Amino acid sequence: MKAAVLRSSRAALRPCTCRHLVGRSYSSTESSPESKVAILGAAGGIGQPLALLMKLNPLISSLSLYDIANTPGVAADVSHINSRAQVAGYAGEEQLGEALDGSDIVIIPAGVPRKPGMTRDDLFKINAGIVKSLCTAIAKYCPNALVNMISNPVNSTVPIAAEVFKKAGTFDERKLFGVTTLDVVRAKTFYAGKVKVPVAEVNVPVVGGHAGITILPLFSQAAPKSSNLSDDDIKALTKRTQDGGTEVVEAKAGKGSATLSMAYAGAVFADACLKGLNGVPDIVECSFVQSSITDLPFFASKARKEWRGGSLWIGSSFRL
Ligand SMILES: NC(=O)C1=CN([C@@H]2O[C@H](COP(=O)(O)OP(=O)(O)OC[C@H]3O[C@@H](n4cnc5c(N)ncnc54)[C@H](O)[C@@H]3O)[C@@H](O)[C@H]2O)C=CC1
Ligand SMILES: O=C([O-])CC(=O)C(=O)O
Repeated sequence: MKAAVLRSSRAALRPCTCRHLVGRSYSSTESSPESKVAILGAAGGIGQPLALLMKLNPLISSLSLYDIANTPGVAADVSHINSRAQVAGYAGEEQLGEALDGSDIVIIPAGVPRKPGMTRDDLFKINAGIVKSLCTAIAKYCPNALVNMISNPVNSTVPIAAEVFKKAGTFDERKLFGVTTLDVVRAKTFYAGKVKVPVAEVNVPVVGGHAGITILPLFSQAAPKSSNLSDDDIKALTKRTQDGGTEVVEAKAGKGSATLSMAYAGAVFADACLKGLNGVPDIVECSFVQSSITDLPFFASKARKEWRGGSLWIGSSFRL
């Protein structure tokens, strides 16, 4: 397939030599380091609003939008926004290498979404193959990138990505994340509504996985604490969080699953990764990572992101 590559017309920022903070290059015209973020599946329901939110992130200097089709239009549109990131659109497999080259973070919302009556596992057949081929290209073109996996079923696509990277000899457990931030976003929203506290002050860890009962919000650890939540209230909040994805799938009635809230959650998680890469201390977000906390090889828990001697270090501060 032949497709156009679109770049915003802004002249490329030239990095200067100030590498004092965390060993990353800085642009002479911007105060933040240079960071390239690639979105694979950028023309989709999640990909488009995620591209918009990433374009607004001042930590990003280069935003690479890849999909099998329609990315030139999305890139042209987003590139007109007067924010820092330079935007390039890539469409078709022959442009995947260029889209990925030099990426610091790759976000993957590529694949099919659910329809009413389906479980996330029903997406496995199609999405496993998509994720496998995209991760094979990541191993080749940007083996050091952090990978933020959104494509479902996250409980399976993350282990698939790990196997692809192991086979390629590039696997680093500290750099592969299943994005479970939407579960946290939902838990915070539902808890704030029930307890009647400002949602901006709320924090709720969500551990386990990203499907049905594997999504385990720890309302016992929610902040600010509430003394008047009954066991039944906690059960109802837990169930609503676990069923949040299905609630949206049913409301959309065949037109897909969560896209806008997922784009927001994906942007929050990517921002945490960028801050971790830039040496900001105490960045903690729950995510589905290779883990030794339980007998399961992968488990979502609080993961700390900080720059330590050239790579991101994930320390688990999980407690029950
Ligand atoms: N982790 C989470 O919390 C959530 C995950 N999801 C998952 O995200 C995925 C995407 O959802 P939507 O954006 O709503 O779907 P969508 O169908 O609107 O968009 C998917 C995009 O992926 C593209 N695509 C397909 N094969 C590709 C390939 N080989 N390379 C690059 N791009 C490719 C399609 O062209 C399309 O533009 C689904 O698997 C969905 O289940 C959705 C919501 C929340
Ligand atoms: O439910 C789905 O299929 C999409 C998803 O993962 C979510 O919204 O949490």
